[in-house]
Amino acid sequence: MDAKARILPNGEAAPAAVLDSPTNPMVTPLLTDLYQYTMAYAYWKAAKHNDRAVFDLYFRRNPFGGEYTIFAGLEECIKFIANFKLNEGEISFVRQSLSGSCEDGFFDYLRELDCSEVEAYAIPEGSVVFPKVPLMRIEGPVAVVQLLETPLLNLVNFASLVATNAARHRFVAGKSKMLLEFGLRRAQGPDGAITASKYCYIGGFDATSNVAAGRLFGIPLRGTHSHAFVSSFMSPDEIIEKSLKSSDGSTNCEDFVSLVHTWLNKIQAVQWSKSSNGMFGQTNHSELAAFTSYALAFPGSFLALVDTYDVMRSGIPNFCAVALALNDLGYKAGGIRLDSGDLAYLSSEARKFFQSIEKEFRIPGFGKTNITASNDLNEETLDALNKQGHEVDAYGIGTYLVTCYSQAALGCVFKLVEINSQPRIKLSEDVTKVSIPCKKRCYRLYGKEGYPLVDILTGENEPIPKVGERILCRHPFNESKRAFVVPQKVDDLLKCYWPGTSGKPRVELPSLKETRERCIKQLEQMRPDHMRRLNPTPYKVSVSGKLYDFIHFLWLNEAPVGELQ
Ligand SMILES: Nc1ncnc2c1ncn2[C@@H]1O[C@H](COP(=O)(O)OP(=O)(O)OP(=O)(O)O)[C@@H](O)[C@H]1O
Ligand SMILES: O=P(O)(O)OC[C@H]1O[C@H](OP(=O)(O)OP(=O)(O)O)[C@H](O)[C@@H]1O
Ligand SMILES: O=C(O)c1cccnc1
Ligand SMILES: [Mg+2]
Repeated sequence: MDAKARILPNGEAAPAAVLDSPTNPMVTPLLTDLYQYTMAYAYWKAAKHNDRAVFDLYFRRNPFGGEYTIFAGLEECIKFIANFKLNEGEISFVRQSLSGSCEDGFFDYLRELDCSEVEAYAIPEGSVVFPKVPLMRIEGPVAVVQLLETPLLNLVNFASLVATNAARHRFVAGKSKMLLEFGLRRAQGPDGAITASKYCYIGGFDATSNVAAGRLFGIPLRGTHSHAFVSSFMSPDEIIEKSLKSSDGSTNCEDFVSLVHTWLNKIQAVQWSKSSNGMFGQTNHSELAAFTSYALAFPGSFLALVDTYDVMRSGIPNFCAVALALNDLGYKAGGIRLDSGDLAYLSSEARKFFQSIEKEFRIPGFGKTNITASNDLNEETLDALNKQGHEVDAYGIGTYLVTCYSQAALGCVFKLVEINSQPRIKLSEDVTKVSIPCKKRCYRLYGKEGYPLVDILTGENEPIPKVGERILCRHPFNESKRAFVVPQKVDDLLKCYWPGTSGKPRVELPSLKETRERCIKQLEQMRPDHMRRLNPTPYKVSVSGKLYDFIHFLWLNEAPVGELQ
């Protein structure tokens, strides 16, 4: 998307930012919680606003009962950071929204504020990630980093949740199936829909029906037609323009409607002679008119929704009549869509029908005609279809996918882990909610078989784990859980995407396609028992011995000692 020119406090357009703005123009410095601005003022009033803070963005539990998550939303976060600047209107709204006693100097400070002193480190977007490991580490003046908390969480939470949901659907569907995202009409508003389209693609979907997402992100667009199109036709007489040129342009069929009828008669004659139950009688002629019209409009990609009247008695023979007529003119039909009924049974019956047509009329490949299924599909229905056996080639999935029906939110948090080089910890009665202090480094260690074995967090200045060298990996909170690992490969997970004034090189944002490829490749590399749907094995996330000792030292230091009476 083109960068939207932002207006600076002096009324001038901001200089061309290094990166485009976030996709959604609502993503501005005001897209944050009020308390971020009240804290920013209080930091400023206490002359603490430039204290150097380090925050970790992470989640505590994998979604959907699984043991993995896909990290997504990073590109939008970095674009937000790169373009972070309040304009005069935004400053005056913040002024109105804070109590009247705020000093003018604070608003002068806001006027100058940007992310030039912020550093952002992150795991590459599209990576497989695990609880407690920082997906992003944001360093910088505490007041500005605090203002970033809510928008960064907003940009990562749903993006990662829906990318994970898409990856899970892909896992059940299998590699060879085409997955189409059809969720726009049922998504949570325009941003929910566009966001879902983008991140379902990263999570392994092949295409979307969402035209705006196709334009914004270059995601392949696919679609069929609806029941309304089929039922809008009353009779073949409605078709005025009946001629169709052959695919190579060499001949012209003057009456394609008659050609379709001829084929329907042939199909009916053959099927009638074979069927003992009289199943292949008359098909619905208004449906045939709809299919014929659609084929005249799109002869090269004719698709038919076959369940408006009766799939086996009408939709399939009508489709075949049109497809065979198209075949005469050198066109290959795109396939059918089933949108109701028993999808396992109907897809298998449709396949048999296509195969019998291939045999009967000697049309090579007709038996392989594409079958798309839709209608309230989700992980469970895909799994059920696999168990029953089916002949579906492509799935169109909407509601359950884009609304993340089985889990509403991922629950990423943004916690202070260090200020002015002093490590900080957040305690909780619930040990899973205790934060891991310190500016950390994060590594993924791979085992002999090439699978990732464990992620390990260490202090910033600890030596980097080395290939072939034994390292102790400890559970951060459970003393007895520990293991030695001799890594065969070590990945340093956090990369510098926004260097601030550090002088470090900035890692370029990859294209959407590259991010999708990373996601697919990383999922394939996982050990299968972490990926299975039922009782998957948890992936281990650990800390170094040194970090373990420090966490527990700080914990004891910060936790008040109670008195029993
Ligand atoms: N073979 C199958 N095994 C398991 N679930 C299936 C199978 N076939 C279809 N389903 C699912 O069963 C549900 C059927 O939906 P529903 O009860 O609304 O009927 P329908 O087929 O849509 O009927 P209608 O013609 O009224 O629209 C959908 O969620 C669909 O994905
Ligand atoms: O079922 P989903 O996974 O959400 O996928 C998208 C659905 O949207 C369309 O239905 P439509 O809006 O025409 O409504 P209906 O099929 O429920 O009648 C389409 O035919 C799919 O059934
Ligand atoms: O193109 C389709 O078939 C489609 C698109 C959106 C929703 N349902 C179906
Ligand atoms: Mg439906």
